Amino acid sequence: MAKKKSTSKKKKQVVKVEVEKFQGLVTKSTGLWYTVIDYDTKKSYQGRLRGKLKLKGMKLTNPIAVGDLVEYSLEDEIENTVIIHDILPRKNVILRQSTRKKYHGHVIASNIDQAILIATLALPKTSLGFIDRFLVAAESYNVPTYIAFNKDDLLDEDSRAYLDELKSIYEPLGYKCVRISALENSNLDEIKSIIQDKTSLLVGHSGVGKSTLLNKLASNVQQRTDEVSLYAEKGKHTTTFAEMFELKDHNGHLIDTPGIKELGIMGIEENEIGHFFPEIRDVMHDCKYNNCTHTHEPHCRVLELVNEGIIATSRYLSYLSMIEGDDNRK
Ligand SMILES: Nc1nc2c(ncn2[C@@H]2O[C@H](COP(=O)(O)OP(=O)(O)OP(=O)(O)O)[C@@H](O)[C@H]2O)c(=O)[nH]1
Ligand SMILES: [Zn+2]
Repeated sequence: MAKKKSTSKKKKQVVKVEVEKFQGLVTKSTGLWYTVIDYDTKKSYQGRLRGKLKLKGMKLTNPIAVGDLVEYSLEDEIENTVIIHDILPRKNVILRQSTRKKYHGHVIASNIDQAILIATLALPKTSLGFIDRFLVAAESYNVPTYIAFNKDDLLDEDSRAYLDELKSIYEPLGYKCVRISALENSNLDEIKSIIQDKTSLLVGHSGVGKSTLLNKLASNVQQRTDEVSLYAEKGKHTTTFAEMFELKDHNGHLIDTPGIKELGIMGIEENEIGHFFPEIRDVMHDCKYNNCTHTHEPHCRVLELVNEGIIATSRYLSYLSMIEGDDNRK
């Protein structure tokens, strides 16, 4: 388990000769403090990071994220505090660009089995650009994603017909869509079956109904609603705390995230973006040029399929907006 790397620490810790290390799961992160649940005993601790973790690659605003498996040692057994020494290798991460620091990434969560993207056509309306950006981030780590269109109770017939159209775009690409009303408890059975035995990430804009849905799915986390809505009213998007909840009724975990306003894509090169659009990935080898950007080149299979209406225009526009490197606001 623990690697031999305690020699450098001996200089600082003269008294403690040997530090016993344990493994745990990070279920909450405030940026300074982390809730760590021990892997074996399931005991909960408040952890902080000793020194700086050196992470390869891009700069991150949060070195440790919800979902991380960490190696820790006990600091104060009475106060239940621990020191986090290291992160175990991550299976995946969902990253977005930091809104505070340019060129920094922010890890929304790590080690997830799937994501449930909550969108809505009611207020605050989710743009297709936002949906597509999230799907690209998830594709880049092979994270299966479901799209839950919430607030169905507020929609008129035209909007529902439009949702059927969206479903016909996204489902063939592998993104199952479900229409729900978290408030009225409608159609939640499908979501309940999806989250069974899995660690699922709940994401979406602020106000789409993530907390409302969480409370319906997890009877054991009722108290969270007030906390979250009070927080949201005070001022949204100022901080980014995600939290993982154990779903006692469904034997899984849900990670709730505060609303994401914009989703800047991080860590994906411009010429890789097409690989994370399944409909582009599937046909790009039929383009005449193997470095085709699918924007203007002759004999581009992607452009042909866009013109034939087989690749959805909205998806192609999202692709263009992403390779141009602008943000997701129109
Ligand atoms: N009509 C209707 N309202 C809903 C539905 N789901 C949520 N709402 C309402 O939408 C508002 C925002 O819901 P929240 O659950 O706080 O949204 P959130 O996504 O958690 O927002 P943040 O915590 O800020 O990220 C609340 O007033 C909810 O009652 C729904 O299915 N139908
Ligand atoms: Zn092409």
